[in-house]
Amino acid sequence: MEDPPRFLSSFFGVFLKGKSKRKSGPSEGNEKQTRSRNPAALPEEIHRQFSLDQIRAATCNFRRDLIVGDGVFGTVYKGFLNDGNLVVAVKRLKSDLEPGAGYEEFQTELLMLCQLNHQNLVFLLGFCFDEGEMILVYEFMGKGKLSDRLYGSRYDPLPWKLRLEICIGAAHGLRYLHTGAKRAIIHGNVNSGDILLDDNWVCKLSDFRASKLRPRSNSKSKTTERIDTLVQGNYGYLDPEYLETAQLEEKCDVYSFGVVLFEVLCVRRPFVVHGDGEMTFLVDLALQSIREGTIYDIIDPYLKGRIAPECFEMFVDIAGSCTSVVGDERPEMGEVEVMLERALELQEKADSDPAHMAPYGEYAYEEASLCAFVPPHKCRAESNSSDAESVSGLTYPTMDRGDIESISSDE
Ligand SMILES: Nc1ncnc2c1ncn2[C@@H]1O[C@H](COP(=O)(O)OP(=O)(O)OP(=O)(O)O)[C@@H](O)[C@H]1O
Repeated sequence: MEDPPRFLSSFFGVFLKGKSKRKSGPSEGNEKQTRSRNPAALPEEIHRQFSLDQIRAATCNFRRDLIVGDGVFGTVYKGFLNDGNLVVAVKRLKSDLEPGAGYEEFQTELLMLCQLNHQNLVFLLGFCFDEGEMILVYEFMGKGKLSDRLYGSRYDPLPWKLRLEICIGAAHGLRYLHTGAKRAIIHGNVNSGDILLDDNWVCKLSDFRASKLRPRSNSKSKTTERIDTLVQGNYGYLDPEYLETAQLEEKCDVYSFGVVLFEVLCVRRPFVVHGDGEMTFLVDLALQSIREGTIYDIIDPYLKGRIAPECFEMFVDIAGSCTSVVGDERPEMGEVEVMLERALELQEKADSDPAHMAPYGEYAYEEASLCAFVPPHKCRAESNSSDAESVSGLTYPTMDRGDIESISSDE
C-alpha cells in the first residue's frame, strides 16, 4: 500500500472546518475556507463527496424501513445509487448524541478507510458533510454480520468450510492492516459483529473507529512503539495485557481474533452473564477445555462429526495460540493466515477421501477420535491450574448487568 494519499491533510483541514462551521459558522474572505467549500479540494477522484440531496434520494429520505443496523454513533441505512444499480450502506451520525460525540470516531474511520483498499476490508465509497451532517457511504454487505450468522436463529448453521474461509478472509484483512502499509494499522476492536459478509460470503472487516496508526514493528524498539491509549473495545475480546497496560499493538488484534475463532467453532458468545452476576468468558472455557482434552464437548453441536480431526486439531491450536495470555507468545497475523489455510487444506484433503463421504453430499467423521486432543501449545504456564480464571491468567472483575450495558458491545 502507498503512503496515505497526500490529499488527506487538506481533506481533514476541510473536514475539521466543516465541523467548526457547524458550531460557529463560516468566516468569509479566507482563502483556505474558500477552498473548503470547493469540492475540487476534496478527494473525489477516490472517494466521492455526496450532497445531502443525493444521500436523501439514495435512502428515500432516511426511510425507517431501510435501516439495517444501529451502532453507538451511527444509524446505517440501505441506499441505492446510480439509478438503483448500486446498493450501498449509508452510516449517518446520530443527531441525539452528546455535543461533539462521534465526530472523532467518524473521522478516524474515514481517515483509515481513505487509505485502505483490500478485498477483506469494507470499501468506503464516499462521504457527505453537508448541512452539519456526517455521513459515510460504504459498499453494502448483503449477508450482514458474522455474529448474526452464527447466533441468529433465522439462519441455517454455516457449513464448516465456509466458516474456515470466512476466518481466512478476516485473517487476510488483519494481516494487511498490520503489515501491508508503511505504517501498521491496529484495528483495535476485532469482534464477530464487525466482520461483515457480502452477497458472495466474502468477509470484510469493518468499524475502524478504534483503529490506530503506528510505524511498522521493529523488534529492537518494539516496546517503545506501542500505542498508549484509552482501553476500548468489546468485552470478552479484550487482550488481558492491553487491559492491564492500555498499550495497543498488533498482538491485541491477534488475541481478539482468537476469540472470534473460538466463537466460530463453538457458537458461544465471548462472555455470558449468569443469574448471580457472575460471568463466564468463552476464552477461559475454551482454554480450560483444551487443557482437559474436552474441547470437542463444547463445540457447536452442528459441527460434530463434520470436521476432519486433523483440521480440528489445527484450528484449535491456532485459536489457543492466538489467545495466549502472553502477547509475545501469540503468532503474527501472517502466521495465523497460513495456519488457517493449512487447516482448510487438511479439511479438503479429508473430504476428498471417499471413506468420509456421507449421504446428501456431506462428510462424516468419527467424533470419538477428537475427544482426547490436547494441543501442545502455550498452556504450559497454566498447566497446574484448575480454575477457569487462571487458565488465561486473568481475574476479571465481577460486573452486574448495568455495568455491562455501558460497555460497547454489539450483542
Ligand atoms: N457496509 C455495511 N453493509 C451492510 N450493513 C452494514 C454495513 N456497515 C454496517 N452495517 C450494519 O449496521 C450496523 C451498525 O454498524 P456500525 O458500524 O455503526 O456499528 P457496530 O460496529 O455494529 O456497533 P458499535 O458502533 O456499537 O460498535 C452493523 O451492525 C451492521 O449490521
